[in-house]
Amino acid sequence: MVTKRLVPWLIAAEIALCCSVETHTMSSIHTVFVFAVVAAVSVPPVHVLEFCQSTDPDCHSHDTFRSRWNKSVSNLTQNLDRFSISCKKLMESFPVDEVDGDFVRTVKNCIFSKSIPTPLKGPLRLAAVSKDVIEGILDLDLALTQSDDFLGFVSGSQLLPGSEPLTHRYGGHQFGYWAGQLGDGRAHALGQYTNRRGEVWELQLKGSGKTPYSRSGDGRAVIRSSVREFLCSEAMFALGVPTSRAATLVVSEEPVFRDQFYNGNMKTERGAVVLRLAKSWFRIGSLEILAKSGEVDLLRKLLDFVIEEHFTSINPDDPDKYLVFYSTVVSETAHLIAHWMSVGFAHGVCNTDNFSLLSITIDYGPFGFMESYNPNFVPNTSDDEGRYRIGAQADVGLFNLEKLLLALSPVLSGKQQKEAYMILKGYADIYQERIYELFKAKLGLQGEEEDDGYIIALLLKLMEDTRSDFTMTFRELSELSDQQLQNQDFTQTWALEDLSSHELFSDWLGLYLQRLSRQNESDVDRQNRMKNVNPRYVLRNWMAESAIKKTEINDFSEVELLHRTLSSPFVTQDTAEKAGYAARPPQWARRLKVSCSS
Ligand SMILES: Nc1ncnc2c1ncn2[C@@H]1O[C@H](COP(=O)(O)OP(=O)(O)OP(=O)(O)O)[C@@H](O)[C@H]1O
Repeated sequence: MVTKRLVPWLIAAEIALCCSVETHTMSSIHTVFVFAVVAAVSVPPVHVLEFCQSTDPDCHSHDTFRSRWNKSVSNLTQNLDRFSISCKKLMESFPVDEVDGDFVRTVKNCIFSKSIPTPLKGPLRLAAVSKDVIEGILDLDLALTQSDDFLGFVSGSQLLPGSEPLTHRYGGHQFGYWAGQLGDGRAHALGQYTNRRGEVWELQLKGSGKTPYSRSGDGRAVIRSSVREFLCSEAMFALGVPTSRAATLVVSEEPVFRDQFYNGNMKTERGAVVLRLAKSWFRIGSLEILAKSGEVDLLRKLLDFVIEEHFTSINPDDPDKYLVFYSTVVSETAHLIAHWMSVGFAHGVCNTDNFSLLSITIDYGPFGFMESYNPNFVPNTSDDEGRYRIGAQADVGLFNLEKLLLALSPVLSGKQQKEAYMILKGYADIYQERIYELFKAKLGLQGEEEDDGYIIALLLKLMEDTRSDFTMTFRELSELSDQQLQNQDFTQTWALEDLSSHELFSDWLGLYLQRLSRQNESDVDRQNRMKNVNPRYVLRNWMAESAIKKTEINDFSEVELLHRTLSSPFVTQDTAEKAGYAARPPQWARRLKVSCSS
């Protein structure tokens, strides 16, 4: 039997390794070695949601449902001429830098600069499309994506009538230091779209050419990073993690040079462009640059806009509205990072310019899903010091929120600043509470028992010692019945096979099974609940790499398979099994490296 004397040791070890807390304000995060998934049930097509609410009596009739379904599908826009997006609201709300040309410059007193995408060299190919985004968010008929007009639109070579693209000026703290003006150096906002549900989405191209913010960059994105951004945005959505979305991926023949070598020679890569969407692309860095430059009126204007458009429960006349806004961002950011941890997602570059004010995941660069459980997992080979290692993400969130507080300071009174600081101090508790909930759900633990934290902590300790796979350990625990677990027959479950090699495994299993036996539910119910929060498939680097290799020779089949698989990550799929997506990663996967270069 595992002695409880181990508890302080385990907790201390996990504090040190997984969630080491570097600052005073975080000293209360301790049992946080918790990783888990939000109960993201894969979302059915929007038409079903809209037309078959459970309260709708008509939907009990098959014919009525079918006719409504057909009508809803035919309501999708079939002609791009009727698809209307516009940057008008953004342009009317803020001063816009109208200086002609994309020469690199320091911009002052503006939130946006006008800039036109530079078409990529053709032939252009539509490598991937998210049906969910095209139909469910943009109300477009999927058939439309086959047209040349559509390809022109999503690649940036053809602007829709009236479209006046914008690029956003922002700054940011990168790897702990203020980096000054950054901005959209390779992204263009094409416009906002209000869909039939009344949601406003901002469409942005990434990789669409130079802008006033390109600094020394070429304004391009390579196939490699674009495939990863497309796949991961959609995969995170399906996992239930707040994220920007990706509509399309277009690949070109335009040569793009990065620091990538193949057989000792510099490899020429090809440019690609992703059409991505978010309700807003404003970041912590959007406010920071205004505060740093003393542009307080504009800071207030941007804050008021963000609050009015995206934080609608905040009363715009409330004298404490900025404080309430800050409090919301603090708790939503804590929740977001807890979500990341629960699926083993390491963002890779948690700079303040990559932290959204809406607390959604943005900028899919050198991210990684942790395979062997390791709190020191660093997905980005350019991050020598492991600043953004997975176990430090909660700390980094705190650092970034501290920078947000500093950016808000010019519009807060002295009393409000003190209150904001108290709110920031509460971040650790919010994070801890959320992550504890998520990990309890991952283990199927209902109610509250004294040992729950210990059961989670000990499991993670065993996983760390045996380097067992994070995703599959939880998934396999979900898929086996109590009896199968009891028998410890792990020949078909490779992660549990690894885990069970630990000398304390049987003790842990005993505790866990006893805990489950006190729950008043069937084994099947427990398994189903767990399967809904523990994905069978995540975007492992080797899977992305394999799809990238094929995409580079214009074979898009694997991107399509991965996209389909990851759209239902909680459901076992034959094709995915055949592709080995839930199997032990291949040997060559160990050599894979992902850097900032993209
Ligand atoms: N190839 C490039 N050309 C021009 N600017 C670039 C290029 N790559 C990155 N940048 C700029 O460098 C900064 C940091 O890059 P980072 O990789 O974090 O952002 P990104 O991936 O380009 O954009 P986003 O955060 O919008 O996804 C940003 O201002 C970005 O626009």
